[in-house]
Amino acid sequence: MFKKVAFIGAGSMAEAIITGVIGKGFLQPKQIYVTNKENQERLSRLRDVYNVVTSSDKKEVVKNADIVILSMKPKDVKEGIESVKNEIKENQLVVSVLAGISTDFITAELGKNVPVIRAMPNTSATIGFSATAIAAGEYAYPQHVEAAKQLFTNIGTTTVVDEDDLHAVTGISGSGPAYIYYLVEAMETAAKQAGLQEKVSKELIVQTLVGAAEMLKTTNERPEDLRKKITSPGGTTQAGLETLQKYNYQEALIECVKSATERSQELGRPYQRNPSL
Ligand SMILES: NC(=O)C1=CN([C@@H]2O[C@H](COP(=O)(O)OP(=O)(O)OC[C@H]3O[C@@H](n4cnc5c(N)ncnc54)[C@H](OP(=O)(O)O)[C@@H]3O)[C@@H](O)[C@H]2O)C=CC1
Ligand SMILES: O=C(O)[C@@H]1CCC=N1
Repeated sequence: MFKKVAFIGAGSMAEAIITGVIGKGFLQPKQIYVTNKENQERLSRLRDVYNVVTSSDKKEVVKNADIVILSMKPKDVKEGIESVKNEIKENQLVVSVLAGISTDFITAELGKNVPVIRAMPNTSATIGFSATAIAAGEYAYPQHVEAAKQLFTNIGTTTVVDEDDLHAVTGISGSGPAYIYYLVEAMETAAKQAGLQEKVSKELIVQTLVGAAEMLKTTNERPEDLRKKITSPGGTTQAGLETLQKYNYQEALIECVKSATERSQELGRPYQRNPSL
C-alpha cells in the first residue's frame, strides 16, 4: 500500500486519477500531494474539492512520495522534470502519463537510475473505468510494474504492453473516450432535429452505449455479428448503415486513430535520446 502519491501537473488527467483513487477508497486525500507550474487558483480548487494537499513547494510534494506521477503536457516535460529531479530518489517510482514521451528520455532527464513506468490511462479513471496500458523503463523491475498495476487497477483495467505500442494505445484508448463523446454529440443533434426531448434522447443514447458496451464485454460475440443481429434486410438499420458507408464512417474512424497514433509519435520525437531513431 502507498503512503504518499505526488502529482507534478494538476490538469484534467491528474484530476481524473485523483477523483478515481479517492472515490475507490484506495488513497485518503491527505496522502495525495499536488503541484503545478503556476496556477494557484487551480491548486486551491483541487484542495477545496478533494481535500488533497496542494503546494507550489516541489520539495514538499515529492519528498518521501512512494509514487511521483508526471502529469504535465509533453511540451512541458523538460521543465517539469528539471523542477523536481533533485528531490527524486532512486527508491521512489516515477509514473509518467505523458503522451509520446519515452521512459528513456525521462530516465535520462532525471539523471539517475530511478524506476520509470510509462502509462496511458484515460479520463474514465474518474469513475474507476480507465483502460490503462503501462510499459516499464530501464530501471523498472517487476515490483515496480506491480506497484503501477495496483494503482491503475483501482481506477479501471491495466494492461502491460511493449513501450512502442503506447503510441497506438494512445490513439485507441487514451484519446478514445473523446471519439465516443463526439459520436454522442452527433446523435444528440440528430435526436433534436427529429424532435425528441433532450432528457429523453440523453437517456436513450447513454443506455444504448452502455448496453452495446456490455454486449461486447459479456457475450464475447464479434462486433460484426452483433451488428448483423440488429440489421434486418431492407430495414431501418440497413438504411442507417448505408448512409454511414456513403460518408466513409469506418475509414474516418480508422484515419482518426492513425492520426492520433502518429501525433503521439510526433510529440515524442523532439524528446528522443537519439533523435535520428
Ligand atoms: N487529458 C487526457 O484525457 C489524457 C492526458 N494524458 C496526458 O496527461 C498529461 C496532462 O494532460 P492534461 O491533464 O490533459 O493537461 P492539462 O493542460 O489539463 O494540465 C497540465 C498540467 O501540467 C502543469 N504543468 C505545466 N508545466 C509544469 C511544470 N513545469 N511543472 C509542474 N507542472 C506543470 C500545468 O500547470 P499550470 O496550469 O500551472 O500551467 C497543469 O496543471 C499530458 O501529457 C497528456 O498527454 C494522458 C491520457 C489521457
Ligand atoms: O490529447 C492528448 O494529447 C491527450 C493524450 C491522450 C488523451 N489526451
